[in-house]
Amino acid sequence: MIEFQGLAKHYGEFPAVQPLTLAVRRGEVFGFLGPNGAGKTTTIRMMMGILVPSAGRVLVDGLDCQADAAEVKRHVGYLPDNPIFYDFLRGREILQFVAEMHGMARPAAVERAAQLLQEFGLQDVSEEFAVNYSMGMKKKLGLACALVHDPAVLILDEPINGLDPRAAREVQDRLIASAAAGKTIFLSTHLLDMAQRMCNRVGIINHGALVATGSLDELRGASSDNSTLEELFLKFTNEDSMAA
Ligand SMILES: Nc1ncnc2c1ncn2[C@@H]1O[C@H](COP(=O)(O)OP(=O)(O)OP(=O)(O)O)[C@@H](O)[C@H]1O
Repeated sequence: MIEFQGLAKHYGEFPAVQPLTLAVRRGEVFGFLGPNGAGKTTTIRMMMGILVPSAGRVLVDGLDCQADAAEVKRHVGYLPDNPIFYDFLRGREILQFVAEMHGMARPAAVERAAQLLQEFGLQDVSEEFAVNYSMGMKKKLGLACALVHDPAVLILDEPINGLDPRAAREVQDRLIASAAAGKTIFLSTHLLDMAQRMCNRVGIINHGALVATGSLDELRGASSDNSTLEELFLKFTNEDSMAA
């Protein structure tokens, strides 16, 4: 469960995220959508305690993402928009390192790393330096790192971007299955087909403000049309983007 309570961020006078109030339920895949520069990454960085909010707060499982940042990390798996790895560690070593950072003993960490390498199809490159991985491989390794400690909540910044179609579908299926098993997933993306397929609800943010929230049917509103998420996104972000 994630609760945003008037969460806001200003860079100087610039309102990057305007007071955001929203609840994401357990077992839900929630898509956080918005044009470039809308405030998605800023919001996610506040959720991870990387940025200090200008106002409000965000809670994960009742824990304040600022005040209880260390404890929050036990509950959360995080995939940054551009995962960066130590250039002197191999893929397998990175996973083991992250597992041990989460308190696993060495044998359990070795086993968990092997399991995730297999699951993400990275066994053949497990002994390569991760810094040399392709973008898609880095994304898969980053996802594996996010999942290492089997967290209750996943916060994923562009989890599918850069993956080939088969890998993209496999990751989507895995995330859908995780949510069905009770995990809460909050993801940002520009891939609206993917969001339409896998998200129970979405929130659309534009110029830092949440302009729409709901399921696809709720966003379609009273009109009984069959608008796609892409069409709704363009509608909800139209005026402002024209003015920008
Ligand atoms: N450190 C910073 N200082 C000043 N402005 C910033 C800073 N970081 C982000 N911004 C601005 O805040 C706004 C929101 O940026 P953010 O990265 O959150 O957008 P985003 O929705 O993740 O965009 P994208 O889809 O392009 O990744 C943008 O206008 C950006 O230029």
